[in-house]
Parts: sequence; C-alpha cells; structure tokens
Amino acid sequence: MIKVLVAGFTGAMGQKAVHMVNTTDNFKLVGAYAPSAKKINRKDYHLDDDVKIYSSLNDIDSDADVWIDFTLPSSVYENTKFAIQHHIQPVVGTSGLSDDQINSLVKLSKQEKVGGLVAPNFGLSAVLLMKFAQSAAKYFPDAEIIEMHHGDKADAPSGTALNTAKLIDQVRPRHEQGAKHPVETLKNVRGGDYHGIRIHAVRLPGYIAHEQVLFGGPGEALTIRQDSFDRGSFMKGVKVAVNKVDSLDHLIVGLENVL
Ligand SMILES: NC(=O)C1=CN([C@@H]2O[C@H](COP(=O)(O)OP(=O)(O)OC[C@H]3O[C@@H](n4cnc5c(N)ncnc54)[C@H](OP(=O)(O)O)[C@@H]3O)[C@@H](O)[C@H]2O)C=CC1
Ligand SMILES: O=C(O)C1=N[C@H](C(=O)O)C[C@H](O)C1
Repeated sequence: MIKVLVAGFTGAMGQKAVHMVNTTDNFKLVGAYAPSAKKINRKDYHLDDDVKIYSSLNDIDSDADVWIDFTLPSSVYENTKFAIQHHIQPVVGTSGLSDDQINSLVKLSKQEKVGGLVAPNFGLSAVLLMKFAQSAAKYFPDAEIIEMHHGDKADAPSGTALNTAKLIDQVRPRHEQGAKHPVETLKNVRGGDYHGIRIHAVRLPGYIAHEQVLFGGPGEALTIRQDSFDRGSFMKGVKVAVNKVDSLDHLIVGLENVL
C-alpha cells in the first residue's frame, strides 16, 4: 500500500487527485493539505475520517510515502523542499518552478536520497506534443507557441509551453527568427520571448488546457496541437508517477522518464 498526501486538495486538480487515490486499490490517502483546510467540511472534499487534514506546512507530521502537489507557483518550491526533507517522495504537477529552484531541489533530493518527479504536464497528449515538437525543431527552426487555458489560470506562460520552448531551443539550429527591425504598434503584441521563441498565452472560460506549436518553413508549415478536455486525463500520468517514484534515487523532471 502506498500512503499518499495531497497538497492543494481543495483545488480543481487536488480534487481529481483525491478521487484518483481513493479509487486506486494500492493507494491510501493519509493526508490532505490546503491553507483553507480548517474551514472545510471533509465530506465535501471526499476525505474519509482517518485522513489527517493540515492547513499549514509546518504542522504536517505525516507518515505518507508520496506527496502529490497541485498548489500554486508561489508555494510549490517550499512544499517540495519540505517533502524531500521529511522523506516523502514528491510527485509535483504545480507549474512555476524556476530552473534554479529545480536544480536546488534535485541537489537536496540527492543528498537526502529521496526519489521524486516534477512533470510540467501529466497528460499523454502533451508529453507527446513536446516530444514531437522537439523532433520537428531540428528541421523547422522557426517556431511559435500558442497555449490556451481556462480563465482562472493564474500563471502565464503555462509550464508546458515554457518547457516546450526549452526543448525546441535545445535542438534547433542557431539563427535569427522574425523581422530585423520589428515595429509594434500595440505593446507585447508578439507575445513572450524565450530565446527568440514567441509564446502566446490565451485565457478564456470554457477552455481547460491546450497547446499548439506552429513551425514555418519556406513554402510550408507544420502545426502540432494537443487538447486536454477533462482534468481527469492528467490522473493516468499521476498514477504512474506515484507507482514509480519509489524506484527513483533522486528528483527528476518529465513524465516521459517513467513511462
Ligand atoms: N502538471 C500537470 O499536468 C498539471 C498541472 N497543473 C498545475 O497545478 C496547479 C494547481 O492547479 P489548479 O488545481 O487548477 O488550481 P486551483 O486554484 O484550483 O487549486 C490551488 C490549490 O492550491 C492551494 N493553495 C493555495 N495557496 C497555497 C499555499 N500557500 N500553500 C499550499 N497550497 C496552497 C489551494 O488551497 P485553498 O483552497 O486553501 O486556497 C488549492 O487547493 C497549477 O500550478 C497548475 O498549473 C494543472 C493541471 C495539470
Ligand atoms: O493550470 C492548468 O490548468 C494547467 N497547468 C499546467 C501548465 O501550466 O502547463 C499543465 C496543463 O497545461 C494544465
């Protein structure tokens, strides 16, 4: 039996994670953490009577094996650090960890000998999109990314879009992209700039999580697109990660490494 704590259990993804853990035979929900935890009725959030509820990081005294994190970009670093320091293996979906923060968490996980996984996206369609985009960038170095998310998404760009840009940047031949003397008559109209790769973030009600990578070449173009229509689709990946994390000897990044 794998004992699990869900951080961010009151949120949209946290509730999907609680449901996934509650309905998986070899998982047992033992802890649930969210700042508003004191104000909630546990039944409304599908927490059995034996699940320990925490409203503050420093109060957590859990014997969980795995820490699932779907919280906020502003809390994910401290949460993951706490989990590693307490030998709870982190499975992190929360976006917003910087490269420096990831490097420091990897270092800590090696010192503490704790396995863990950070996944910019737990959806198979997005994992494949990133892989295909990296392959295409060798042949189509001119690329732009459009990510589309629900109106409540706080951070931009999405972790997935930023990771896609990094993967493209790692392999595409060095060159200049776009006009030599650009003129913008509307501020920021060309989107965010990651090493010359433009990222455009759309936020609209009705959307969940979607991404398009557009490649252009002389006389032709290639578009790769993925759509997550239901948050439940991320849970297959989370389940794989929870099952596999014990076999890792330190924190790694990317679901593709455990599939
Ligand atoms: N990797 C992936 O595949 C996916 C990643 N995500 C990412 O997961 C994260 C959560 O998304 P979503 O569920 O939609 O967000 P929600 O806003 O619905 O949920 C956020 C959760 O974080 C909790 N929280 C708020 N402040 C803190 C804090 N200081 N410390 C700990 N927890 C806190 C909230 O608790 P309270 O109710 O008490 O405020 C709530 O439970 C985002 O970063 C999103 O990008 C989302 C989908 C897929
Ligand atoms: O906030 C979301 O919803 C999502 N966040 C992740 C991200 O920032 O990439 C993953 C997915 O896009 C859904």
